[in-house]
Amino acid sequence: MASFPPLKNDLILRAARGEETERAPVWVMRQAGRYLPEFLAVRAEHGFFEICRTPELAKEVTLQPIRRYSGLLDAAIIFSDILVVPQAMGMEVLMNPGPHFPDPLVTPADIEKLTKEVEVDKELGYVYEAITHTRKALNGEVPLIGFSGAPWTLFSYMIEGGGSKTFQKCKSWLFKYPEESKALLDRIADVCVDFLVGQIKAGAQLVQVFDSWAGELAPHHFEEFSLPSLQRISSGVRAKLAAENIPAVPMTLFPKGANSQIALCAEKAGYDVVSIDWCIDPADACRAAGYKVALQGNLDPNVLYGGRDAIEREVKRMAERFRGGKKAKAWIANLGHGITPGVDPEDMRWFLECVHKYSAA
Ligand SMILES: Cc1c2[nH]c(c1CCC(=O)O)Cc1[nH]c(c(CCC(=O)O)c1C)Cc1[nH]c(c(CCC(=O)O)c1C)Cc1[nH]c(c(C)c1CCC(=O)O)C2
Repeated sequence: MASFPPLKNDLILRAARGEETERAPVWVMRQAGRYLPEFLAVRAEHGFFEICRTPELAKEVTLQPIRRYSGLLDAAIIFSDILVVPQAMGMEVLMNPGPHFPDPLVTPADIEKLTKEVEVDKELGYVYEAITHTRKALNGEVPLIGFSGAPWTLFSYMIEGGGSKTFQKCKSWLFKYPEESKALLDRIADVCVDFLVGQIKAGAQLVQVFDSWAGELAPHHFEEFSLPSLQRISSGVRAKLAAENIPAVPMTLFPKGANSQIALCAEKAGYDVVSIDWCIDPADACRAAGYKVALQGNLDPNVLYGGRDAIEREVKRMAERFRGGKKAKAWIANLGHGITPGVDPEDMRWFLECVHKYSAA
């Protein structure tokens, strides 16, 4: 493994391990992205996946929010996308402007079209390079987060061929072809395991698994189809790291929308942190998680459109709900989903400042 500059801010790592911290560490999902003029300037010159595949550009856009909000953010997240995994498995993915798969999986016979033995380190080596390069450039300011999509969420994109409102195609698979679906979910999970281990070896100090469509499943379907592949990832990553004598890093699960499943995730999924959206009150999430995991979240991203007073009021409330009463084991402040393109970067700054102010223990 490469050697890196010493870390100057380990707040998020301590919180992720469940330690109480002097204030809540804070970062924002999609913090490197389209609300930043400096990102749009890079995007005007380069394609989306071109940025992902060019370590120098990926490093540049990863560092943009860290530079702009110097001293306010407690983590960087590597610029990439969850859909690099289907690409590595042999599928074509375009971004125009949302994700589009020209040749999605229609029936289980199409699984034949996927690469049989994915050479993950070769296919996704560009992400590892970007991580190593970025971690060096971060110079220890804040830890670097790596990530992957969750198998169920990736499965849905691979079958729907893009975003979906109804999830009709991928859900028909679950009900019509449950065994083939589970086999494919396991296959995606195995690629995710190698990919996350590779990112950790390359320098990622925490990893997050995005199950963006977890909330589309009925509770018993989540338990049957998504949870086993999430467990396969957490146990697989830990086992591979242990086998190579590489220290474990904290793992975060974001089961977006699956708010009735927080207890199950805290107890059985095998992650250190569970990230929650805004549709559950933090106090209820803390109760459900039962002190087993740290929690991350959960401001409604649209609050960032409500002006300074609303942002301050909502952050103050969120901090009270995470830290008062039967509080979280530990709390990492974030939005409940990604920041959206129309947010004024100065309102994002105000959000970060309010977290610093109101989350002090
Ligand atoms: C579902 C999902 C995707 N990608 C991702 C998820 C999981 C999180 C979530 O639920 O939002 C994860 C993701 N995508 C991106 C990151 C980079 C790191 C970060 O700043 O958080 C991360 C962590 C960059 C991106 N990924 C994408 C952009 C915008 C594309 C552009 O620059 O034109 C960025 C900055 C494109 C993308 N990528 C995806 C969609 C649906 C879209 C289009 C809609 C959108 O823009 O949000 C798939």
